[in-house]
Amino acid sequence: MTQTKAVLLDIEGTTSSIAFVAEVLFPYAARHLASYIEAHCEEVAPILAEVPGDDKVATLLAWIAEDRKATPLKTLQGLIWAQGYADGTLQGHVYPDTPEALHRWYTAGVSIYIYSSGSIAAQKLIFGHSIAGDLTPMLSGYFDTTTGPKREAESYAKITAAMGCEAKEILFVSDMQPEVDAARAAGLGALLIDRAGGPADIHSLSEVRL
Ligand SMILES: CSCCC(=O)C(=O)COP(=O)(O)O
Ligand SMILES: [Mg+2]
Repeated sequence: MTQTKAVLLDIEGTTSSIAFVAEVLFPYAARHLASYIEAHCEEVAPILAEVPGDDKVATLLAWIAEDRKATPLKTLQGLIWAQGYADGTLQGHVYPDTPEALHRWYTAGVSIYIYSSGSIAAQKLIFGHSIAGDLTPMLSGYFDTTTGPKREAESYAKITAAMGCEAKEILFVSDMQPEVDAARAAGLGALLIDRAGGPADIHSLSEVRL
């Protein structure tokens, strides 16, 4: 049997609750979007250039409302959330089994990576300012949609190459079946997680057996 050398984790619905993202993070970004863009117009100009339409704020608000996984939106959200984490308004949600599992794998010498639609900056924030403290020292690396969409096998092939191990040595965990299917198509091991207890491979990270 192949030894798992690395675990690759989704965030929303896997390490952290969907409600935190949908009911805390997204509304925070929507509330601060217009003022952030106004205050940082030069910095955000290249990001806004990738957003279609004349009314960029309206387009971005519509994307937030429909949970569009568009890279420019995700980049902006990460910048906006940084303010909230810095002033203590935001604290990253993680399920209790998340820090436990990270610690178990980390001490066993298994590398832990994140692959989320949230930007790499946003990933570092949610784990760096989590309700369980700073979890980033246990993380080996981060991937976001700049590597590719999470539902395409090619993205997992790129991640495998970047990690420098064989695909079968990586275990991906996600709450989205199309993401699990894409990872499996690229040769990774993959588990579907359902935090609500529905049909899935596992219901918490404590159930992962390497
Ligand atoms: C990095 S925390 C914010 C998560 C986010 O914006 C998102 O879209 C979550 O997508 P995931 O791929 O982690 O399900
Ligand atoms: Mg998810």
